[in-house]
Amino acid sequence: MSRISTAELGRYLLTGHLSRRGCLHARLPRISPSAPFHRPTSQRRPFGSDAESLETSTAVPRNAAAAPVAPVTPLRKQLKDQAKALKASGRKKKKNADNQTVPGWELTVGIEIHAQLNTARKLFSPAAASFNDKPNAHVALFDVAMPGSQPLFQPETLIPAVRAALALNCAVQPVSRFDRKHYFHWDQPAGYQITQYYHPFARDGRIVLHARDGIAPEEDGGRVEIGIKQVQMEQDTAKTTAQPGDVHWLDFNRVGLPLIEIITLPQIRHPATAAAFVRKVQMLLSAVDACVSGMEAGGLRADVNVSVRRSEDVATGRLGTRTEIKNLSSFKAVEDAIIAERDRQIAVLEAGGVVEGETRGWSLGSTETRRLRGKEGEVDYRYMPDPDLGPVVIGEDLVGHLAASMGVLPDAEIDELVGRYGLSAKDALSLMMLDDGARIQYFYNVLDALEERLGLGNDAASDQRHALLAANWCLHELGKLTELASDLGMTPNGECHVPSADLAAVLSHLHRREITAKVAKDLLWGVFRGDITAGGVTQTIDAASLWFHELSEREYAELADQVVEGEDKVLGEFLRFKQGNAKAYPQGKLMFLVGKMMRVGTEQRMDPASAERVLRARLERVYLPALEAR
Ligand SMILES: Nc1ncnc2c1ncn2[C@@H]1O[C@H](COP(=O)(O)OP(=O)(O)OP(=O)(O)O)[C@@H](O)[C@H]1O
Ligand SMILES: [Mg+2]
Ligand SMILES: [Mg+2]
Repeated sequence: MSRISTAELGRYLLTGHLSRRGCLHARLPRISPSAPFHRPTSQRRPFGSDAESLETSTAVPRNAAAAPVAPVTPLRKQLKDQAKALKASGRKKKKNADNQTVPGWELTVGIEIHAQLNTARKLFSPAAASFNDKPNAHVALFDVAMPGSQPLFQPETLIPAVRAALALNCAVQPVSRFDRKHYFHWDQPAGYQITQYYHPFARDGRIVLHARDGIAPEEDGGRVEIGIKQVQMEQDTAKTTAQPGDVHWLDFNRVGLPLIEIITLPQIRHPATAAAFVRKVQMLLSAVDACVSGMEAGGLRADVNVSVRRSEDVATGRLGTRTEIKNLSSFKAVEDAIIAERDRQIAVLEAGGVVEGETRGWSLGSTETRRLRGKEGEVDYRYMPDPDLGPVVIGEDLVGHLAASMGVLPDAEIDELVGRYGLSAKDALSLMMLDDGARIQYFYNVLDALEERLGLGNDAASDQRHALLAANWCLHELGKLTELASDLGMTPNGECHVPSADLAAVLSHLHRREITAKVAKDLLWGVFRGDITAGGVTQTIDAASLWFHELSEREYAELADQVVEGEDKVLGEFLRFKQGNAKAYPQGKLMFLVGKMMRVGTEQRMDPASAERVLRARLERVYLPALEAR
């Protein structure tokens, strides 16, 4: 426990006030930037420039300071490695898409999602909510349950909370209250968590999921509605990092951060729909800027409650006993853990056993859930109203203002991307999900810069080709970079190692057919690797003579004539199709001839699409009639 000066404590006890509202500033060993304490930069403004720091010492075990810090493997890499290991082991898992139901049984799932609110301060202290500072730098007296310290509700935390509730179609409650939920763990200094349970600030919401959101299509049809029982505000716990030798490092920067817990009704019937639900909640929270980051960066965690019952028991309306799998940190983990737990419960019941109410765990890559402890109930938690906190009163004016100033919600955005720019719903969704929502912002930045370069006005929507081009590159070509180099360095406002202006420069030349796609890809790599300085795309094309001087139609035709010579057998296949003797157009043979043209001609002056067009026309008009006439 941190030491606090007796003068400070004495002042508090005598006057009832903390003269220094600043934070405890603990001296800890220097942590390398790759240490797990460091979280991604958030958009938050720094708080507390005026806050004075209280110097204290923190008892950190000596061996902890000396212990090497385990390198952190990004979640995406962990998932990839896990898939590779499974492939290498030769074990084939049943595809999730084919494993949504079990004949004779019905699955029920209810989900609790914990999301970190996007605020500058903690829920009950003015300490900064910050993720990228050194550990234990933002800890107020109350956060570590210093005797005599009291909660000071920070009203600004209501802004993202109410926005979230509105995005989830909830009724915001004019009066809500805080309760204490007791349990002992080292990451919670007070021995209880302040939460809302009996009187949450929002109730009775719902989310509509469509087929495009990835619900189990055969079972749930095109649309399913999931009810939200309530949304409550509560405190986060301290962050524990395990070190070798049974040592744990604690970072109290996270303790007391405001969370919302979103609790659904037990209305989800399929594993894929559960994952789609969590994905949609993440998108909604990000769209209204309520949440710090998504699952990948640890800003959102899901607990799934799973039960099964026999199909013949459905009519009784009674649900099976639930077990709860805590702390899932990817959409895939949500789906996989539900499938594993459903199958475990069915096996128990089929063997004549009973399902026990339990809290279970799930680790990445596993195929079964494991028991952690018996499920706590309301009695175990000894819920009681927090006597130090008055009711929270939320005025209609605040709700009205936040409702009126909410941004575009995901469904409307997908419709816009599909309708206005011609993206497929799948690509639109991928763009919106990647990089915790920053990739779509990057796309808009690229599109703005591209339209400016191409001189397109507001009617740019009438021609969608440039937007589709930008979307494809922001999704697929940028995606290829991440396969080879792990990090794009994407910031929340949509900038990365490939500045949007530079990608727009590459794409404007490609759109105008001034460079080939191959040159464009090389340029993208050049910018990414830093070989091309910012703003230097066009000069590089000049300097390296990369401009595209395309062959004329006549030159393409001459090349085509050259490559079909001696290819009568191939031409015969086209003739068979023309005469109705083959079902499918021999596209493979066409591409074979195009490939030959590309090899024979000067690659820098050729566009495969033009080569294909001219070749196809000459087949119709020249080669096939000649073959027929023979
Ligand atoms: N029989 C059931 N089968 C599946 N899900 C259920 C069942 N009964 C309740 N649930 C779901 O379990 C969740 C219960 O969450 P809630 O936060 O109310 O309680 P808790 O899990 O005891 O609390 P906590 O985990 O926060 O300590 C809800 O999402 C609810 O829909
Ligand atoms: Mg709960
Ligand atoms: Mg729970």
